Amino acid sequence: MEDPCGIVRFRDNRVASRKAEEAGLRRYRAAGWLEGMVGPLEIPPQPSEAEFVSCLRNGLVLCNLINKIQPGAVPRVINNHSHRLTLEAQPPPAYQYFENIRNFLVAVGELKLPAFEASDLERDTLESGSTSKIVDCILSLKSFHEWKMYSGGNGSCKFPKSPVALNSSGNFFHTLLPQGLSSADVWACPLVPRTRRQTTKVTNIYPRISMPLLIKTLCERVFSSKENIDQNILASLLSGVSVRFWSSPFAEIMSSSLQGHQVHCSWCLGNVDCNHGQILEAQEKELGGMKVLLSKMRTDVLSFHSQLQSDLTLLGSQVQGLSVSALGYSRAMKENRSLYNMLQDLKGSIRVYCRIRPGFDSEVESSIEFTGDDGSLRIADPSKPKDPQKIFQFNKVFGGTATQEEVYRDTQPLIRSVMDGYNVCIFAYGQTGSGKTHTMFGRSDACGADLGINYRALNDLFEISCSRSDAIKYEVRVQMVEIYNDQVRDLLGTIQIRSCSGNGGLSLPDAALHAVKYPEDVRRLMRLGESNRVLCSTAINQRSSRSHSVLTVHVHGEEISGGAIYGRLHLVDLAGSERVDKSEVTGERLKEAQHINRSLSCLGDVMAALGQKNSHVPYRNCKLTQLLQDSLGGQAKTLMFAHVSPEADSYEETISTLRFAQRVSRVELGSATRNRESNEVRKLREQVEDLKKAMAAGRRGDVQRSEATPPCAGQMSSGNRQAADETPNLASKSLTKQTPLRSRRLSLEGGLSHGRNPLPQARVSEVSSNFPSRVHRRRRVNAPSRRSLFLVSESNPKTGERIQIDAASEDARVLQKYGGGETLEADGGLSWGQPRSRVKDVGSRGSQIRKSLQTFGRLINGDNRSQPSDPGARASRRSSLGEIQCRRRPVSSRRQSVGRCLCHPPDS
Ligand SMILES: Nc1ncnc2c1ncn2[C@@H]1O[C@H](COP(=O)(O)OP(=O)(O)OP(=O)(O)O)[C@@H](O)[C@H]1O
Repeated sequence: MEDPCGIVRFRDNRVASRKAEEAGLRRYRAAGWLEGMVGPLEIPPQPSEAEFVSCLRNGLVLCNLINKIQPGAVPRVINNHSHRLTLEAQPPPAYQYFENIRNFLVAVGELKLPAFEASDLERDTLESGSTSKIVDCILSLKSFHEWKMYSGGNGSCKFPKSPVALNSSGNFFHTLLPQGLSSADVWACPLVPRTRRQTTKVTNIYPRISMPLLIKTLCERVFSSKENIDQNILASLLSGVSVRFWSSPFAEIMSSSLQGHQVHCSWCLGNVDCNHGQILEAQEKELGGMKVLLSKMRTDVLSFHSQLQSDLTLLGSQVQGLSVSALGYSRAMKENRSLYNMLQDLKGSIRVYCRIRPGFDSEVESSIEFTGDDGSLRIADPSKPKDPQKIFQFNKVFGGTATQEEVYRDTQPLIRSVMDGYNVCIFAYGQTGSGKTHTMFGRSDACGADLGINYRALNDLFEISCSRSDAIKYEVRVQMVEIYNDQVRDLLGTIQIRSCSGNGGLSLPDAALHAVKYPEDVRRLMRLGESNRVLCSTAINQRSSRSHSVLTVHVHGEEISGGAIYGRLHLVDLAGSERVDKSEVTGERLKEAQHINRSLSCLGDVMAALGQKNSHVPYRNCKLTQLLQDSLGGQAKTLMFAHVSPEADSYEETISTLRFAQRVSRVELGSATRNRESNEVRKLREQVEDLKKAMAAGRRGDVQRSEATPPCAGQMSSGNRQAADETPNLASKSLTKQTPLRSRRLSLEGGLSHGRNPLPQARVSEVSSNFPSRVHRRRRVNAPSRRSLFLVSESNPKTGERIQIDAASEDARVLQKYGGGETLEADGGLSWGQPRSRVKDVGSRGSQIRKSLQTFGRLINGDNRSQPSDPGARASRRSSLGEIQCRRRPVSSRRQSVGRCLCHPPDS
């Protein structure tokens, strides 16, 4: 809806502002001209009404002005005050300016120019628009001055006049007055009569001119005036004079006078030919249209707004739904990943992380196309753009921007499991210069953010040890060796070390094992190890490692509850594979490179055999694989870092590393076992020890009774040893022959009668789990709980039985009897193929035998699970088991000597 009141108000405001604007322009013009005539007035170039009046108030300026235009017009100018008055100055005494003003007005009157009233200059009566008469007066003086100057006072002078002045004062008509009429008459007779008396007076004053003529003359004068800046004077008159007046004959005269004169545009103040009126009209029309459009648009915007609101609400609910789904998805992904990891752990898969070294030269093209968060990696050979891209999938891929911290974060859980009793092996593999040492050790001057996995891992181990100190007391020991040219060297000791190959891999009994209590100890040792490592500069790497370094951390924890934990961490920084044509090595370096490449190829063979689940895994082909055997052979958690260089010219090496890594990721080692001995197992072990002691004590008594006790393995003479060596042959023969049971009782610690020739004593001598041949290993895998042991007659080591104990069912049976040609009685004791229940019937010593067999079975079972693979721990276990020490047969005799037993004194 349009607001008519608003439009009217707008129009009124516009007219008022136009008027104020016009009055202002006239005032500025008058002030400018005054300054030019009488000198500076110290008012701004565009003075306000108050400022303008203030400088005229004492009449001095005006008197000086009129005297300049018409010399002698005001004969006596009172000049007590400076005419430079400002608005702030005190007004001069009234009598002074009154006289000046009065004289000025008289002089103006004599010149027949429009005048004003003295009161117009008074401050108190100063109102907006009241200066227009003063301005008119000054501008008419200006016109008069110019007229005098340019025409020498001849002809008629045209004075500018403001509409207000025209409307309210009759002074302008002085120029029109017939001869004989004074200005006083004019003053007394306004043009527009307001009262009846005034009308009469006008008629009286203008007896000789008719009103129509007067008005016509007035119109002519007004329109022909070039001085009047407001040439729209009539339009102003039309808006200022009452309707009643214009309906009079005056209006007719006016309109007839206006014929032939164009009403000037009130917008551009005088452009006769302008089309502002039409433009205004058109614009108003347009404005009307726009208003309609605006209201339509407003409606549209409102409907759009409400539509938008509802859309936003809908979108919000959809986004919320999406975010819930996304949350669920990420949770599912997390679960999937953890399940996948669990599956990997159960399968014992080797985890493979790939790390890409940042490029050294940004201008060199990279072969890495894409690395995904899900462990995918896409590479391409930039020199062969047509070749298809190759995609690999690993557990994780770290791009060139990955920090040491990020890399360690994904490794940390594995490190932590060492403290829970797992064996862990982390090794870095890759081409020379691809960043293996950087990952494992960090920079050579590493500190803080640059520290590699080795330092961070040990720091973490100490932290965990501190946080669990209430429940477990940990002991951490560190060993660091390198394999240089297929020789093992101790990096923390000075002596040359000996390595012993065994079934479980390579043992290094001489390598220095340092107990560490604080991270600083570790740092010191590692720095020492690093400094002892063989490094050299090649064309590819300034500090190329020429050896495989193996840092081993042994963690032993004693639980408050009595249990024990053993964990071992191998941190291996392999030397990098290198193409000797690229590394440009010769002489000693070439030999090193050949050794490195050979050992890495052996590692590849081992991985291939493990991947294919071959029965034979070629660990023994080099020292590196021997050393890693117990990590790769099962029961350990293994992680490989495959390092690649991004440069296009390393593409071939990158491909080969990634293919190797892919093969490794498919290797399943079987689930890792925890090396924890519970309190119960400990107690059982102690029981066995007590039993052994009791047996030893009994044996000593027998020794005292009989000097004929045969020497055991440790004490055997060469003749006896020879005899003992023959035993396995007998044993193997009897195994194959399956000797039938004969009536014979086996005496254990003298408790059982041995038929006619009771055996004074029998004791446990060998655990067959040490059989090294493949056949037996397989058997062990299939039936891990079954162990056999030999009961050997103390008096004659060539006689005895081999009894199999099934630890799970606690079943015991005689597998084999050898020597002496006697068999056990079926009804009284252990007999061939009899279940363990029969053991109960072996008489007064039966329960003791049964107990010892049970204990032994459990022990063996537990012992197998937690058997430490390092030589030191194995030795301690051996000594604690005393008489059940396992003896290995010479390698040459292994195949034929399956099941042989050796006897030895219990306290050896
Ligand atoms: N992720 C990385 N960020 C920054 N620099 C790295 C990174 N990886 C490797 N480097 C730098 O690259 C260079 C070679 O790295 P490094 O010596 O670790 O390689 P390498 O695989 O151990 O080589 P080699 O097998 O010859 O010993 C070093 O100067 C190392 O600082």
